Amino acid sequence: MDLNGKVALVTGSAQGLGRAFVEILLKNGAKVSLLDVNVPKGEELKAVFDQTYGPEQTIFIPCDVTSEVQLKDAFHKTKEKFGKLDIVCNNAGIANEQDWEKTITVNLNGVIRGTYLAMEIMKQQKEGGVIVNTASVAGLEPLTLMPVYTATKHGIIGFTRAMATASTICKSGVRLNALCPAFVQTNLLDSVIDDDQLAGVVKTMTIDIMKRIGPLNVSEVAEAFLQLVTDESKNGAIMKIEKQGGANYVQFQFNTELKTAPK
Ligand SMILES: NC(=O)C1=CN([C@@H]2O[C@H](COP(=O)(O)OP(=O)(O)OC[C@H]3O[C@@H](n4cnc5c(N)ncnc54)[C@H](O)[C@@H]3O)[C@@H](O)[C@H]2O)C=CC1
Ligand SMILES: CCCCC/C=C\C=C\C(=O)C/C=C\C/C=C\CCCC(=O)O
Repeated sequence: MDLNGKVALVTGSAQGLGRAFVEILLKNGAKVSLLDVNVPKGEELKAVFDQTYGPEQTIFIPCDVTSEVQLKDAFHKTKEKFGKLDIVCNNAGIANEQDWEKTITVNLNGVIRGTYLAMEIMKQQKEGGVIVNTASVAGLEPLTLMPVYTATKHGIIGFTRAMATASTICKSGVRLNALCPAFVQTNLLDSVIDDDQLAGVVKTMTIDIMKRIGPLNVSEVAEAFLQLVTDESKNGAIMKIEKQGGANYVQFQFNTELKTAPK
């Protein structure tokens, strides 16, 4: 898929991975709608991108993904502004085991609602679209320190795979994938390390693992994200990104048999 002239929307895009995804899309010629709950950071970033790419290439929309009204409104504003919607990355996420219900609402409900809104718009377009949901290696194996975060990321992978299969069967023209990075150097990672409420042997062991593996840079994950967006042959694929092994598609032991449309 050539990204020149394509229209993308990225949630949680004011910093970290979301910001890196926006930048790689802009570099490849796409127009991007930036959604984030952090309004000062989002506006600041929009101003930075205006300098490099021009003010018409981006729009910043203040949006909390846990609000049905705000998310719906942001999707429709994006379509209104740019005329279509080709790429959606449901990326906003938090790691807060104390406020675990909020973690579920942001990480899982936000991704599910964003996927449904994207599907609704994209399936009406002749050229379809692509949805990339940000999961984590914690969606493939437990991150013992953060069981609720782990649950949300497992949920994203199951949801994305089921939706991808349904999309093939219904010939909606929409591809769905999930991205599973290991530890990445962002504020989210630092906030967990600095969280005094999380302490003890499990945290110490997790920090040791992280130091041994070494955290990824956001640019390494953005390159993998770009591969997933542009490769039109991989509907339903789940991509794992590790510091040592790079980006690889996950092979699942059990594959659903419902893959193709009935004859
Ligand atoms: N940093 C890491 O080690 C890894 C992160 N991830 C995932 O990557 C995604 C991005 O995380 P990072 O860039 O690391 O974190 P980050 O904290 O640097 O950035 C997250 C962004 O999401 C925004 N956000 C938070 N709640 C929101 C809400 N309710 N509505 C809209 N925006 C909201 C924040 O304001 C922030 O701009 C998350 O889904 C995270 O779970 C996945 C694997 C590893
Ligand atoms: C306290 C140091 C680590 C803090 C981690 C914070 C955020 C991590 C977010 C992720 O999405 C991490 C992704 C992958 C790690 C997954 C599994 C590693 C296995 C560790 C274990 O055995 O518990």
